[in-house]
Amino acid sequence: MTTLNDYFQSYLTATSSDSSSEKSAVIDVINTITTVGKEITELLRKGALADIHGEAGAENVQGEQQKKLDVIANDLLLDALTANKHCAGVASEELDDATPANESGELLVLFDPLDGSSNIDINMPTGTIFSILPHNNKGQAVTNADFLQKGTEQLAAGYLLYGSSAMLAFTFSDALDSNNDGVILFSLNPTTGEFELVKKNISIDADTKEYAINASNARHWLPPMQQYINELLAGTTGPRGKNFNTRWVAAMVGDVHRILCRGGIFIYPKDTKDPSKAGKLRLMYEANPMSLLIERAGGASTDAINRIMDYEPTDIHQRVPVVLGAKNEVEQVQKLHQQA
Ligand SMILES: O=P(O)(O)OC[C@H]1O[C@](O)(COP(=O)(O)O)[C@@H](O)[C@@H]1O
Ligand SMILES: [Mg+2]
Ligand SMILES: [Mg+2]
Repeated sequence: MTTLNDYFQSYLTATSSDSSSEKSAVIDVINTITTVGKEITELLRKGALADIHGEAGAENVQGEQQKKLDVIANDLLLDALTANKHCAGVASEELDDATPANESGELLVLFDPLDGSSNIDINMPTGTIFSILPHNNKGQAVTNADFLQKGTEQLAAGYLLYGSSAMLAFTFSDALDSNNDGVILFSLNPTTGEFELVKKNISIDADTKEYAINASNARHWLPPMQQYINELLAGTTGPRGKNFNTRWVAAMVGDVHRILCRGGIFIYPKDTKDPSKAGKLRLMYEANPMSLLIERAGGASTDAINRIMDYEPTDIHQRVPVVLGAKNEVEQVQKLHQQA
């Protein structure tokens, strides 16, 4: 049995001295996030018996009604991370602007404190998604502009999944992954309170028969996306020549976790419902961190045409269409969009 602490110790031992301080800073930040993840797990276990269900009575910067647990999870992460000496500042899906932390900190942390908010009150899977970037203006108080870095600049990213068990998945950037472990999965042992290693080097098959999309929006999708899904629905009678199955957790963290476990494609496409929104999901708190995990596991992540991690962000709350998972399916979506 390898605990998260054991794993981090061996990771640091395998690390050359030139990058060891950056690596130990990243590890320290992940440890802070996982400590908060355990607190959120406890709250969710109490469920209706804790005061975590229902609306908080406020709207966030995204124009969405906040749930009580959105606010609680956000505050827990904010408090813990701003107290971490390596953290120069945080940006959260729930907060209008970046929050400065420690001026000597070398890292920026971005998070979706509670992903899948509509699942909270019905005891279904939720999660916390995080992304860690370098603070390139070290010594200066952070501004929103410091966070506007491409997904390819991420030093590490991951999520906590609060499902029937609590799990942690993360990956370092290629440059920081001295053990070549790729995407790593841990499970929280409820008896010891420790995360224990389940799997390293998670790999996503290039092909799949399983897709995730909220089909209630079908009439608003662009024609190539409608064509793609219609071809999947036609099964053995259509051009794809095989039957596909649908799964939709309504929490991206759950859908991405399923893809890491058994493959598939996840889509939250561009639609014409609200022309002011390019997509539903947030580039900095959802799309970029999940893209790093998916690509490091051998999958692909695009907006239907372009790679997500190549986006030059213009706003910390920017939204993007997302098509990620099994490489050959993502390519098929790209092909249909390029032909249109
Ligand atoms: O309710 P819909 O439209 O199916 O959207 C579900 C999607 O919205 C999200 O819940 C957005 O996340 P938040 O709960 O953090 O706002 C994704 O996790 C999920 O994939
Ligand atoms: Mg979310
Ligand atoms: Mg959220």
